[in-house]
Amino acid sequence: MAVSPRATVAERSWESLRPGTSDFLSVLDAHLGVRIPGFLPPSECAALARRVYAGRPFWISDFGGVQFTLGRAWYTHLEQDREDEYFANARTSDAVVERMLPGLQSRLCEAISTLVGAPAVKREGWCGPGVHIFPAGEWLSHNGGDVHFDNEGLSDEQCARRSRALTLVLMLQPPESGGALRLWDVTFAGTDDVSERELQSPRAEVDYQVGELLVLDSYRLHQIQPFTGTRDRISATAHAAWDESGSCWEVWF
Ligand SMILES: O=C(O)CCC(=O)C(=O)O
Ligand SMILES: [Fe+2]
Repeated sequence: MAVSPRATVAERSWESLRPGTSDFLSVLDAHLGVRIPGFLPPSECAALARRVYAGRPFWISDFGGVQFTLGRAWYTHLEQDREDEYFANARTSDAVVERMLPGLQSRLCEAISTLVGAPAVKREGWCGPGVHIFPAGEWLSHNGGDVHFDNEGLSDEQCARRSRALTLVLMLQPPESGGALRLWDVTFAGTDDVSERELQSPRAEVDYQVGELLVLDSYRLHQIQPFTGTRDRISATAHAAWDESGSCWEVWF
């Protein structure tokens, strides 16, 4: 299959993305995503992963134990009709993440702010950035994740206007083998349904290294690939969207 020139993933060092030194969003628009290897050193990721396990009593189980989070993720609550629980526990969610992983939420907000060159704040009343745990040897490791867009936290109006929205994934503990994120040269066009033809579109896979930060346009079609080995896949995630009325970026999980 011919691969379109756009079906590539950019790679940048964090140092090259300091405020004012690059037009990050233009780079993102010319690629399927932007990889930032070495955003965190492996030793720090290992320490964070240990803290994630120490926080196991606080993990939220989703889809019958297929996946877990530290902090509450909006899309899992939405898909399980647990929206009330999400908002009722937003403060607790942030307190748990802050207690187990001090400073991580702020760090991700600051990363977003650096990349977009504008203020980035936690969305009022929502749960701030958190962590996904995809267990080794369980359903998702065999089957991979859903093919999806990250538009769940965007209003219909934001979607219709294609208001800017980003997803950040920070890989704290990659699995032993596999578990890449597949990115397609397909973006949200008003429906969550994905056609066979779209699935045949050019794509690329990001085989995360430990400590790597990946940024993708939230409207981009993506899917976690199956993985093998005994190591759980642990990644921190932040969603962010431009809030026109507040002239800032809002961040949530
Ligand atoms: O962990 C990843 O690579 C991406 C996860 C994802 O697609 C999501 O949380 O929406
Ligand atoms: Fe996603």
